[in-house]
Amino acid sequence: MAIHGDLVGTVPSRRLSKEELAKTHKVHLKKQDLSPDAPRPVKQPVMSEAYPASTRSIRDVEIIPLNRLRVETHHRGQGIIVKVISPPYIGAGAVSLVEDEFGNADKLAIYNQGDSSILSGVPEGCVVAVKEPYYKHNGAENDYMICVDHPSDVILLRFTDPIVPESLRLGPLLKTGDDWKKAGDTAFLEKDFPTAVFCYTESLEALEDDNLKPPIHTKRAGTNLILGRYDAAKADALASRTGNPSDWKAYYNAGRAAYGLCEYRTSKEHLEMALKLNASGSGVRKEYERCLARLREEEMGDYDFYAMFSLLNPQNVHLDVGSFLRRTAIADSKHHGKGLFATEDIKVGDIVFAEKACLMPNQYEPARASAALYAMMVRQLCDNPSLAQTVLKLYPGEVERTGAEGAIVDGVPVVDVFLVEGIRTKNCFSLPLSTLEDTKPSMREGRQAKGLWVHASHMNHSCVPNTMRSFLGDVLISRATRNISSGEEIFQQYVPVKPLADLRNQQYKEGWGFECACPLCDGERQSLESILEKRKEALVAVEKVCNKKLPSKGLIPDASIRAVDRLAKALEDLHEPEVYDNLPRLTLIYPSNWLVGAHRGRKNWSKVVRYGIKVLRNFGFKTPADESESWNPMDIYTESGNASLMTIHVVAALRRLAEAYEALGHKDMAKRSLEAAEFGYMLVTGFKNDLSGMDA
Ligand SMILES: C[S@@+](CC[C@H](N)C(=O)[O-])C[C@H]1O[C@@H](n2cnc3c(N)ncnc32)[C@H](O)[C@@H]1O
Repeated sequence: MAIHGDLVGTVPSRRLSKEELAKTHKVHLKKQDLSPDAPRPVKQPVMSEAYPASTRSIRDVEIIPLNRLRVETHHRGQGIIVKVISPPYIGAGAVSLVEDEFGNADKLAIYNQGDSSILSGVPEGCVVAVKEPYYKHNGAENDYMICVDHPSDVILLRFTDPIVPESLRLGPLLKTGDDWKKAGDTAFLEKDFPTAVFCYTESLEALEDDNLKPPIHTKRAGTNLILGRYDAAKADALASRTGNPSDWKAYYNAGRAAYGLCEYRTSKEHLEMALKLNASGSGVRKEYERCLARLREEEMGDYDFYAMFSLLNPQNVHLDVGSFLRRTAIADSKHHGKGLFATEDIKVGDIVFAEKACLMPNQYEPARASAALYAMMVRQLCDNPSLAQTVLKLYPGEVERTGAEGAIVDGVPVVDVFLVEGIRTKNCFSLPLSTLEDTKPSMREGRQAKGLWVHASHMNHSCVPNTMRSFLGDVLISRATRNISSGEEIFQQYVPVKPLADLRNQQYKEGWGFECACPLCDGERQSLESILEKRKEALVAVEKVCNKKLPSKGLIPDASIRAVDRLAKALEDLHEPEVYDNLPRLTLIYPSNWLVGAHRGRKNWSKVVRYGIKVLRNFGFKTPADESESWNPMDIYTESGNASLMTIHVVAALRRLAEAYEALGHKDMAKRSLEAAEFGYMLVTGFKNDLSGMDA
């Protein structure tokens, strides 16, 4: 039911009573009880109109009663404090009944709380504050609900907090620090870790003797480590020190927490302290060695890719490696905002950087990958303020910032879910389990996860980039596709490049809000409109004749080959030499590839050489004008200027050339072509691999 416009901004004349609310809530709870194992829907990151997260403390807003809430209104500068009076009904969010100090009742829907938060379950009896709440008409008559999208807009209040009105302050249910500690231990044993953290926190608050606190900090550190709340775990671990040799445990925990945050240098320092106090600790030494290995990878980038590949399986996609980033740095780009720049000369084929994912759920079902990444981002940013600081600085597209994102208010980082979603859409990458497997024809198509790499997120797009990215599990490998000079901007291709400039720019505009000004797009804009139109028509005609398929085993009739050849020539003539001299001719790749396949089928090897070379040329590589000239295919990587485009099709063409040269008796050329194909395959897959993988 659409809401009547007159109601917007008004206090409803009638709202459901506490009894009415309880009656329907009971029905929902009963349904939930009947199917307790039903999968909990993940809230899709498709949200209503964006609004900013509250950046105020609950202590700085006017607390209003529930019966002053206005319909479809963000109550800026106001807040509510309520007690939860029912168990939650868990759907896309957690819906509970709440009551204020005056006995007004309402429904409260809390979305986007991670499983690590006690508020994902909203325990009955707890008191919560909602800052700047939104009051939504729920569809049915007199039915309203307080909706909380931003996780930091709702705060779990301690029972003893002076801000809690007297009548809501039933507790504390437990009185002494020891009682709370025991409750924490029970929750821990029941694996209810968020509740354990809550109880240990209450215990620390209730204990008056500071000497009793270190063991509680140790317990909370351990629980936070399990929850992946590394910032809190680190702080707790350090707070658990007593000045005794037993502090090795505190340093050990702090080291593990820093490791979890990929702060290997800090981790090493803590682990060194732990070793000093407990030199015989084999567990500590093992952690220390692990940490040293990460630091070595960060410094040298010398990965054992084969070992990494062998460790990969659908259950293990997160590899334990450090990120090698020191050859690149973030700086202002003339293309857009920030970009990534080389800090030293980088040779073609070398690793530009290798980065372990900051956030990447193990979810390869395309329909679920985006929602899983969104949920993980929200949870981890709430749980780790230091991560929120880094991630929330990334480019979010059109979403507006308040400037207070990630700031700690009321003890939690401000996390704006609309900003998170903007950052996700503009910065995440889709990835297969490994690019190597993905290039195999037998590979099941479409299994792609989504993840976020903070360093890589600073790369701007070019249709003719100087790097290529590949994946091994959650590790992104970026290799140079041409020699890169120190200070040069590093580009990558956001998506496979469409042959027609206007179509691909439409895609960039819609997806990322920009028009590409790479040498190819800029060059292509110099072509006359009439020629561009004709090229488009010619491409359609070529595709029609080739029947959108490359020739497979059977022989292609002569007439078809002649027709494609004729159309390809016509298409070639539609590329002005003065514009395309050093540029790819992407519309020609398809027919030239097709002709390679067609002539290969007929074992017409000299034609395979001719069209194979054309494929390379059409990708923008420098090739001999006359195919009988002697040349070194490896030179394509170093002599081709700044507008070539590296893809798996280049590798395939080089393999065909090798085969054809071999058949023609040009052994040396065959060897060089193969070398160039192997080199290209390394660029594509991220590490040296046997070309036969392309046939598997
Ligand atoms: C992942 S971010 C890249 C880093 C970004 N420049 C920044 O300041 O953080 C993606 C955004 O960068 C911009 N961008 C990327 N490549 C571009 C290009 N070639 N020209 C103009 N803007 C570009 C677009 O706004 C795009 O949505």
